[in-house]
Amino acid sequence: MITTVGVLGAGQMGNGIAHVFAQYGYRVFLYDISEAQLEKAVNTIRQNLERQARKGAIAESLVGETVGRITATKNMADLAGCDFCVEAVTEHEPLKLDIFRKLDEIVQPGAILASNTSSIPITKIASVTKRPTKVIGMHFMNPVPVMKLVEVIRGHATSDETFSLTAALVAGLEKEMAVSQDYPGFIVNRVLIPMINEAIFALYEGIATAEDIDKGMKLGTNQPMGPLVLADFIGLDTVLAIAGVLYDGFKDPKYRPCPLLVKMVNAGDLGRKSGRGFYTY
Ligand SMILES: NC(=O)c1ccc[n+]([C@@H]2O[C@H](COP(=O)([O-])OP(=O)(O)OC[C@H]3O[C@@H](n4cnc5c(N)ncnc54)[C@H](O)[C@@H]3O)[C@@H](O)[C@H]2O)c1
Repeated sequence: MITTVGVLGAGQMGNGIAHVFAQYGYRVFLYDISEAQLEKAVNTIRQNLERQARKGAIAESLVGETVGRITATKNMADLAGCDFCVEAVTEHEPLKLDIFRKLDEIVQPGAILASNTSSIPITKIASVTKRPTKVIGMHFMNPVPVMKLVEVIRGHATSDETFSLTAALVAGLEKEMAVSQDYPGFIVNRVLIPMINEAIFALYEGIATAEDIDKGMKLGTNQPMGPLVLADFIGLDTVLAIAGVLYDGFKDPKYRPCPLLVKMVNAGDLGRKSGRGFYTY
C-alpha cells in the first residue's frame, strides 16, 4: 500500500505535486538542494490551499492538516522509507540520471520511482537503476492542483504491476490518465512544443507582435491562453529543453528550437519564474 510519497525538486511542479499528494492524505517528503526553493514551495502550497479554502473547494481545516503532512528536506536519505517517489527536478538529462542513480541506492527496493519529465526517455532513466520494472513516467500538468490530466508513460521495462499501481494512484488523486509509449515528448509535448516554437518563430520573423500572436491563437482557436503566454508560464528553459529532446530524439529539422528562444534563455529571461519572458511580470 502506498502511504508515503517522496517528491524530488521543489520548483513549480514539485510544489504542486507535493500539494496534491498531501491534500489526498499521503505523507510527503519534499526534497530539493535549495533551501530557498523548499521554503518558497511550502509557502506557495499554503497560499494555494488557503485560496482553495476561500473558494470553498476544500474545508478550512484541511489547510493546516495538508501542510502538516509535508516534510521539506535537503537530505535525500529522508526519502528512504517512501513507497512511491516522483522526481520533478530541472529538465536536464544528466541531472535526472544522477538523481535516479542516487534515489535507487537510497529508497527501499520495493518502491516505485516515477519521473515527471516532460520529454526525457523513461527507458533511459530506468536503465541507470537496478529496478527498471519499477520506473515509470508520471507527467503532471501545470498547475498541478488545477489540471486534470496526468500523462503516464511506460518505459521499455515498466511492469504491469507498476503501471496498475500508478494508474490507481492517478485515479485516487481524482485525475484523468492518458497513456503514452516512451517516445520523445510523449503525447502532450510532442504536439504542444512545436506549436509554441512556431509561435516564437512567428515573433522572430516579425510576422506579428507577441500580443497579436497570442490573441490570434487564443480567440482564433479557442485556447485558454496564447502560446507565448503559455511558454512564459511553463518556463522558457523548460520549453527549450523539451524542444532539444524532440530535435535530438527524432533528428528531424522540423523540431529545431527557434534562435530567439535560445537567446532569451541565454539572457536569463525564463518567463514568469524570472520575472521576464515574452512579457514582464
Ligand atoms: N513547468 C511546466 O509547465 C512543467 C509541466 C510538466 C512537467 N514539467 C517537468 O517538471 C520538471 C520540473 O520542472 P519545473 O517547471 O518545476 O522546474 P523549476 O525550475 O521550477 O524547478 C526545478 C527544481 O529542481 C531543483 N533542483 C535542481 N537540481 C537539483 C538537484 N540536484 N537535486 C534536487 N533538486 C534540484 C531546483 O532547485 C528547483 O527547485 C521538469 O522535468 C519539467 O520538464 C514542467
